Amino acid sequence: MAMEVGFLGLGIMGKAMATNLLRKGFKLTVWNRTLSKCDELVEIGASVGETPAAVVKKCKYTIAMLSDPSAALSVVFDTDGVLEQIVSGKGYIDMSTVDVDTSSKISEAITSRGGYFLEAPVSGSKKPAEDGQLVILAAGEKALYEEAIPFFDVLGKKSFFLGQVGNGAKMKLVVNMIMGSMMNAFSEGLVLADRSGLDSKTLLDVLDLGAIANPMFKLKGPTMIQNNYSPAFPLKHQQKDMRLALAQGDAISVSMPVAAAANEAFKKAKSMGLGDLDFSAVYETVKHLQHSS
Ligand SMILES: NC(=O)C1=CN([C@@H]2O[C@H](COP(=O)(O)OP(=O)(O)OC[C@H]3O[C@@H](n4cnc5c(N)ncnc54)[C@H](OP(=O)(O)O)[C@@H]3O)[C@@H](O)[C@H]2O)C=CC1
Ligand SMILES: O=CC(=O)O
Repeated sequence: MAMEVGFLGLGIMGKAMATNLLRKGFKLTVWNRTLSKCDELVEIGASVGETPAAVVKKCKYTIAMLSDPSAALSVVFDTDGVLEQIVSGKGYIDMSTVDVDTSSKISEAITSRGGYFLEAPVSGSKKPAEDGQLVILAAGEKALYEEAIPFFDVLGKKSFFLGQVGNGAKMKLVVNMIMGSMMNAFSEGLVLADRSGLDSKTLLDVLDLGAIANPMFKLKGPTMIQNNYSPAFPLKHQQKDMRLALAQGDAISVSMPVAAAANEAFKKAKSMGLGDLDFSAVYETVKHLQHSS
């Protein structure tokens, strides 16, 4: 009989990941705060749990993919939350991007009730999630990591076990801090080229042939120059990652002036109402700064 797995959070990432698990034959029980988002998964064979607690009660393993620290904490600690049904032998795998403190609080609560905890944030966006090509940055209970490999094999192209709880969160925030800074440098370059009378498409071709070619510029460049910001990675989540990465640096006195400036640009973009668009919409903020100067 196929193993029953729980899945909490069916946003852009969670929906794609849960769909892949279902298609690969796992029996899935899903929950989402906005319950109607479960319907599409039910159509392809999922069951619905009315609450996170109901999902955990039914499943030996439960995976979560939630927006931010407050969502991750709420789903575990609130009434009808994960913690109410965690008992010895159950595993909880949180794949959301959060900070070390959040992950540690969840880990302590789960393990104090005899459960197993693994943090497993991912690198890769909507398309890699749909294609099962994520990079998984796991840390926590090694035994649970090994038991979770069949899930990770479906969801990702590579998984890393990074040791104690917190190391997955830290690695993910380092990666996304670099990504957010790169997106800002890229946006400034696109504006500089345009204002200098250069063709944006030619700039993309030049970049793609040189030493700083990368999949992100290649994927996002063409849509950015068409002002298309259909969300793959929502800007509000990228700003959350910059904020959490800066706090990670703050705690150990690592100075990051480039990341701090990038964070300001993402904050500005949020204040312009762009938070639900793709993070590449920070380009609009860079353009706007030129207009207002
Ligand atoms: N999109 C991407 O490219 C990537 C995202 N990530 C990370 O993955 C996580 C999910 O991202 P993504 O799927 O894009 O985000 P979405 O905004 O599309 O989905 C967020 C999910 O969190 C749920 N949620 C939000 N607040 C709460 C709450 N208080 N209680 C319960 N559930 C809540 C939402 O429920 P509801 O439907 O009810 O709003 C939804 O299911 C984030 O941590 C993000 O940083 C990591 C790699 C790539
Ligand atoms: O967290 C976002 C990503 O693209 O990875």
